[in-house]
Amino acid sequence: MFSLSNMPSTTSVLSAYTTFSASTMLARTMLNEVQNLTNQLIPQQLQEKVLAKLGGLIGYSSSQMTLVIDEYNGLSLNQMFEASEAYLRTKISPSVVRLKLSKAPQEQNFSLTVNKGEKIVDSFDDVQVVWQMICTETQKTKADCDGYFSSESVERRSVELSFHKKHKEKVLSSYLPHVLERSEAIKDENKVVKLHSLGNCYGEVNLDHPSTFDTLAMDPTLKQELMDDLDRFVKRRKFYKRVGKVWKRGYLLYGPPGTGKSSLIAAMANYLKFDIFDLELTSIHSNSDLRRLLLATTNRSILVIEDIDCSSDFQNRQAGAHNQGGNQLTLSGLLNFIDGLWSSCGDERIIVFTTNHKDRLDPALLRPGRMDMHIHMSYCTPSGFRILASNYLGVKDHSMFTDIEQLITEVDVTPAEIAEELMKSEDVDIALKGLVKYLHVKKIERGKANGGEKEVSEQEREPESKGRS
Ligand SMILES: Nc1ncnc2c1ncn2[C@@H]1O[C@H](COP(=O)(O)OP(=O)(O)OP(=O)(O)O)[C@@H](O)[C@H]1O
Ligand SMILES: [Mg+2]
Repeated sequence: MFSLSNMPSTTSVLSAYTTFSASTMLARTMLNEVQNLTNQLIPQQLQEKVLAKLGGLIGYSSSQMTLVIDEYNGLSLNQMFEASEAYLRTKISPSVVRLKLSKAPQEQNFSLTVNKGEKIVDSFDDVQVVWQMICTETQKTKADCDGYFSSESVERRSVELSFHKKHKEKVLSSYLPHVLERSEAIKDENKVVKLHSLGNCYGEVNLDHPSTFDTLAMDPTLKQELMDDLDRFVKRRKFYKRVGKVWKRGYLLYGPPGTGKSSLIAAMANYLKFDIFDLELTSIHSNSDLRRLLLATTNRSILVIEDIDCSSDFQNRQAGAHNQGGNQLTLSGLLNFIDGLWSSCGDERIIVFTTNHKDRLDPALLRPGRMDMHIHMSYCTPSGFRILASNYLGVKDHSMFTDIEQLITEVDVTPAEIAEELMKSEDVDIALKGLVKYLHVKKIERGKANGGEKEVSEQEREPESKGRS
């Protein structure tokens, strides 16, 4: 059994002695005494030798070993230190009495870390380990420009991991990789998804968009298909490497305004904990602009290009191209460019295009293999309405639902319109009555429009996607 005695020692050899079993209590007390004395009288290196020798004399030879994980490895951050710190945050037990609390301005929650000197016991399979946070202050002398010397104290942080020597292999090959893996997952769980705009004014804000797959009204089968696709994508690092494909996935979202295309992007980002980079095409004037902006994007992110059909800009630019030395941008140029850049430095990238008019898109974008999934976001369905009613009003069923669902199948109404009606009152009856009224008005208007439309020939009518999701 490990004991959490609070010996003041900070050296690895000494901390090994803290993990005695109950039968070695006496030996520990003796060593404590010796340690106190040596602390006062003897330099540190000598202390370790004396204590090791004494440990051997009284029948205890150190069976423990300690790994020291410093915060910095030279000038670079030690990944294992960061990982250990994150991992230990989840292992804080009631026996830990001092915690460090902090909060970054952009974060919503406090962050608690183990304070220096605190120990944490953890077990993995049959191995028990003890972690300890170590913090030492050293004085560093520096000279200012006038040649005066001053000293400043520098804090060095590290964590020490102690365990029985016989578990060394297991700790190195299984436990520490487990710590790394867990810390990555923890980082993801706590990650604040960011929205970056890539355009004239480059900026970053927290994506406070509450949209998730749960709150999104869309065809349940399509929703599940998309979630499975995303899951498969993030799990397939090795697969993409093996077949030599760039690890990226493209989605084209199309449908009328207010059907949830932007909400779906937010839901995807919240689901994967990927940042969003919103590329404003109108602000890109050359390949070099594009290159500069794309280089600012990071891995594990979603690059979004909204309203791609409105980039008639592309065509205009091609037609009236004042020659910029072949530097002008076209859609297929943009796509090839993104592919090229990502194949050299991109991992886990998602690209999403949105449009209200799929039929107006450049064929380069619709070519098979270009976008992996075409997702139709369309008018609200009865099942979509139920999701919205549950979100906005907290009701799963109501006597008015039958009427509403019937009306929804008769008129084209977007989830955005329904959401707006449902938000008008917190009183469920009033909100639903309002919605019924709204749908009736829409139905009458549609009837009138259809009557008048008889004179309009088929060719003249604008093609519109009427599919429902
Ligand atoms: N499918 C949906 N599920 C839940 N809420 C939705 C859905 N569609 C729209 N909404 C609501 O309507 C608002 C506007 O929707 P959103 O911006 O996602 O539509 P859009 O398809 O991107 O429209 P546009 O084509 O104009 O960009 C959202 O903030 C959300 O509140
Ligand atoms: Mg949108």
